[in-house]
Amino acid sequence: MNQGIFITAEGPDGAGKTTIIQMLAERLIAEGYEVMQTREPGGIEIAEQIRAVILDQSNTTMDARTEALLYAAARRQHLVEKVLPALEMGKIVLCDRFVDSSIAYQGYAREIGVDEVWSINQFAIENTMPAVTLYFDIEPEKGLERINLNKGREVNRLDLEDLAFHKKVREGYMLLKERNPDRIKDIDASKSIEEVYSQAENLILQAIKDK
Ligand SMILES: Nc1ncnc2c1ncn2[C@@H]1O[C@H](COP(=O)(O)OP(=O)(O)OP(=O)(O)O)[C@@H](O)[C@H]1O
Ligand SMILES: Cc1cn([C@H]2C[C@H](O)[C@@H](COP(=O)(O)O)O2)c(=O)[nH]c1=O
Repeated sequence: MNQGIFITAEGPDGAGKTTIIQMLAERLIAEGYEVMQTREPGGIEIAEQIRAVILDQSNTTMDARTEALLYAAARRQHLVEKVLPALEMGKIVLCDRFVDSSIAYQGYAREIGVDEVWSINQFAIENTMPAVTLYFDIEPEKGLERINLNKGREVNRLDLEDLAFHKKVREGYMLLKERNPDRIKDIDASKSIEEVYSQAENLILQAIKDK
């Protein structure tokens, strides 16, 4: 039985998820909470190796279903090796992306099919779902612009997809929000870092209170 609280961050590339998750983790730790901050794909050695394969710009021939299966495999390993143990220890788990990313990117934007991608992910996650998902909403143009301004950041294979793809990703998230109104909480990520942080902080503190 999980004792902790599983919180995920989702949204288009460049929305500011990593920035805000880091700030939230620091704040919660300073307040005495036990927090485990992690990311997908990655977060542990095996999943980071899978991440490198998925996001390698030179893997131009990767099939969409292969991509979906690799994300699901990385997710499975990360879940059993890192997320579930942390939840069992009672920690607040802040995870940068989870299964909703696969639904939005592979299921919807790559057009594999939302149900098909959900089905392989059910195999990977069994019944573990986040209690709360912070959805960082932003126009893809603005997110990509932020990424381009950040010269230190890796440019990965997914970043190289065209604007139409990134717009479809956002549409995929809209669909997920419609289907999961209680779990997925909206954040206007186009605002300043301080404003976005404040929205996210309020939602997290409420989630902790509701636990
Ligand atoms: N609210 C904001 N306003 C302006 N710039 C921001 C804001 N939030 C983050 N940034 C900047 O935008 C860039 C992308 O931010 P970040 O890496 O946190 O986004 P992300 O959602 O995690 O992206 P990805 O999913 O592509 O990894 C960084 O350079 C970051 O400093
Ligand atoms: C988990 C997951 C991720 N993606 C995409 C989303 C991003 O473009 C990259 C990961 O990069 P980030 O800098 O860590 O955000 O992968 C995806 O397509 N499907 C997924 O399940």
